[in-house]
Amino acid sequence: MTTHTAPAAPSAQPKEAAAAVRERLWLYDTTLRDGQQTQGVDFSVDDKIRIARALDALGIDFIEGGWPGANPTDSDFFAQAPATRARFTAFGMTKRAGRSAANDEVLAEVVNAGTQAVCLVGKSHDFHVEAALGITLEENLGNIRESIAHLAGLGREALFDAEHFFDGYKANPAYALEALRAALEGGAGWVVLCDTNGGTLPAEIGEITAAVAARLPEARLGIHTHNDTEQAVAGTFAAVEAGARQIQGTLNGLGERCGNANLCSIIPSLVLKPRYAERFETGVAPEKLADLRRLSVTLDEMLNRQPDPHAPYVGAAAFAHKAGLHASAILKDPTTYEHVAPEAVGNARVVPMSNQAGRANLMRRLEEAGIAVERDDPRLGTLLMEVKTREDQGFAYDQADASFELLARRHLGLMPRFFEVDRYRVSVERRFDAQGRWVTASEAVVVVHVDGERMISASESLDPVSREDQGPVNALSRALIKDLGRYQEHIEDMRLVDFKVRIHGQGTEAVTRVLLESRDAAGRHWTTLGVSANIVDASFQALEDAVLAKLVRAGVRGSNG
Ligand SMILES: CC(=O)SCCNC(=O)CCNC(=O)[C@H](O)C(C)(C)COP(=O)(O)OP(=O)(O)OC[C@H]1O[C@@H](n2cnc3c(N)ncnc32)[C@H](O)[C@@H]1OP(=O)(O)O
Ligand SMILES: CC(=O)C(=O)O
Repeated sequence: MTTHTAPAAPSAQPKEAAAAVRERLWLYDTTLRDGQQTQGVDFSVDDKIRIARALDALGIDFIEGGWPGANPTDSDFFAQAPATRARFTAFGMTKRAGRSAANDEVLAEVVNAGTQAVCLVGKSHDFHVEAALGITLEENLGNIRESIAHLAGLGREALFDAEHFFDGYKANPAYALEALRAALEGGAGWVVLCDTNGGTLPAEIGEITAAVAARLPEARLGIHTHNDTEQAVAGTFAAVEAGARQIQGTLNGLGERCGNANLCSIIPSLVLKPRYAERFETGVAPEKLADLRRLSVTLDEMLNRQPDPHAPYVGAAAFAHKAGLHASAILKDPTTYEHVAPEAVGNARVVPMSNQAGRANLMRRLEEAGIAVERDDPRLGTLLMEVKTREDQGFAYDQADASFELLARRHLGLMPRFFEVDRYRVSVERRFDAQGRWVTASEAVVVVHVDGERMISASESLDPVSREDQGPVNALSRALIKDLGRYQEHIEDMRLVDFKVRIHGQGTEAVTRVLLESRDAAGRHWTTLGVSANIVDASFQALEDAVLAKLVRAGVRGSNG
């Protein structure tokens, strides 16, 4: 079996050759500033500290921490900023007209954060100078020049974010270039071309960046794109091809409106793709890249957001091989359907079971579940057929690893006998409680047989502490796991952590598919599913599978040995 081509890592090349050919590309993270401008995102100071440390460990060159003075969180964060190897950067705007840079109170707060680097946003589109600032074009150039000179005079590394640069260049190229010149005259170390509204296409970004690089050969150019045409990453690479040497972006593409260029997509391409790895060196060492998926997921968890499974490189499905043809080839040689090795970014290959699967997927999934079957076992064919038939009825085994394992065990006669459900009942009631509040509450009764003994458990849906209604599925779940006799000790620590409902099919043919995610105290998680025309029944199937999977995976022996 061949393996993925190794990236052109610094250690993989003779030192002299690498130094001679590779140019430095600088990575500038603005998750803590532009990322904070995402609707629904609100970092605490502690969140910011954790993210800054993680970015530093990854090898990011500049960490933009926020706008000191703009809100208490950002001010507190800069006051408690962690020590970083990366250049810690405060963000602000150029001074207002009619006062000196030293007397501008907004700029003073930014400067007083005491960071080594400061990035100021300023206008480079003539329309914005007149419409948004209401000052003359000359006044704006003076504000840029003086603000940057003020920073440089204080010994800070000054960066200039040229807001609306691409739109400005299209409308009035001479003025857009004048804005950059003003920043360079003030002493800017970097001028960053911003596609603030995110509407510039990658080819235009490439052409305009090349034109700027030709007109201002002395300038160190950066690129800052937004994702409003879903091309922020492509625009970033177009700028790099044309001469930009600093990339601004965010983790998971957080950012104003549709987000910024996603560093979780950009960094792996820079490190793993020979086109970039051979030409450029970044601060991210290839071995550090293996932390990327964890960083991406941790950020989502911190923000209570569902990770995007289809995110390139770091998504849970980025290396999922569902189709039978793909899975069959992948098992022979992973490079047949993978552009890079999943481990390079800390991800893992998944070969799910579904109606697109063939024997190769099936073998792989059985292996993962610890079920040994000979490749020519005739039961594999019938199991595959059963999966496909059930998927046609609405089951989705590629999303429910544990239910697939139980189905396979039942089919192969490998399922321990733990308990049998005799019946269950749920009732939902709307009533006044003892305090005279109008509440909804459900009650559930589950009857099971364990080792020949009939056990009846009842539960209600009101949370025992808050007395809030948690719904009929919760009542059912509590009743099912309340007393399973000798199995009880093995299921005490399981919790339902996610519950998803989908309608499969249309009209009278429609059925409800329920997906349940469970976790236990050891941090194991597993997904089960149920399908029925009745949502409660579909939920009960998924609940029963969740308990059975927990017992199977804990290696508990059933009554059949
Ligand atoms: C493209 C970007 O994403 S840049 C980053 C944008 N980020 C943010 O705006 C988040 C943080 N911002 C804030 O907390 C506030 O806007 C503050 C504290 C900076 C300013 O608050 P306020 O003084 O109340 O002003 P307000 O937000 O209403 O309006 C912005 C002001 O800045 C002025 N301004 C905007 N850009 C610039 C600039 N580059 N240079 C100088 N002044 C500017 C505007 O003209 C406006 O002034 P006006 O009210 O006199 O017309
Ligand atoms: C500076 C910035 O965030 C922008 O222009 O989009």
